Amino acid sequence: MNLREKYGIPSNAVITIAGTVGVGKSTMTNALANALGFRTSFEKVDTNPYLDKFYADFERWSFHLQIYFLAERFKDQKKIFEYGGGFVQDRSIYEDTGIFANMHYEKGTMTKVDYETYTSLFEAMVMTPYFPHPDLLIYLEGSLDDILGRIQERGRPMEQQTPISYWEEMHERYEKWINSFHACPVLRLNINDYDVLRNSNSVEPIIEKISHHMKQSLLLKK
Ligand SMILES: Nc1ncnc2c1ncn2[C@@H]1O[C@H](COP(=O)(O)OP(=O)(O)O)[C@@H](O)[C@H]1O
Ligand SMILES: Nc1ncnc2c1ncn2[C@H]1C[C@H](O)[C@@H](COP(=O)(O)O)O1
Repeated sequence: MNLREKYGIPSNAVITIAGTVGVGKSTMTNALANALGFRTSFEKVDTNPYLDKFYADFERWSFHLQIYFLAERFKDQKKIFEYGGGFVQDRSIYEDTGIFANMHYEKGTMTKVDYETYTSLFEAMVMTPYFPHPDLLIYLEGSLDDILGRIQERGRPMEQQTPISYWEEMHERYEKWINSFHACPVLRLNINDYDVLRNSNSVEPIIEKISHHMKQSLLLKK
């Protein structure tokens, strides 16, 4: 019996991993998908045609990048739907608007008209009864220092050249955002409480929590 069966997690479940840049979403996505026998859906950073340009000039490229991400995530969503679930997804579609677009608009690096065009497109596509929300959003949280250390360790030049104040602002916004997020059930995990990179035994307790959380959410729905 595999861990998914042991903990009664439905084979068609969709779990999305949220959290700030560098917190460990991709690592967690791989670990959970392996343990559950699920497919993965990753953000493609290397093939993103706007990301480098965006980090070099936020004002010029923020709208283009948001539209690109929205299209990519929507295609991923369609793929998940077509497979009938059984996925772990690296970053939720909700963070694009709730964190990134909103932050760039409020900091003045996305114009009001671009922000309004983007959010109306997002709402028409995502915030409708036709859009399947994930069964669970796992929110990864940790201290700013630990996260900055991970960004350094990973070593993407565009992120390393970005001022620390950008990551600090994002870290604060994430905390506020998750406290008012209600689009689907949330499980919060602190990065100091597990180490799926070096200790494979730390995956099972997370799966136990996922199972418990999903069962509770189903009971609340009834
Ligand atoms: N549990 C962990 N302990 C230590 N380092 C980790 C852990 N999880 C991830 N990392 C490291 O942190 C960096 C960012 O992780 P990643 O999964 O790419 O984050 P994200 O997808 O959230 O941007 C990588 O270098 C990764 O190896
Ligand atoms: N919606 C977004 N707007 C701006 N930048 C974004 C968005 N989504 C992801 N990003 C950036 C942040 C990172 O540099 C890379 C990948 O994110 P990660 O959290 O490392 O998976 O893309």
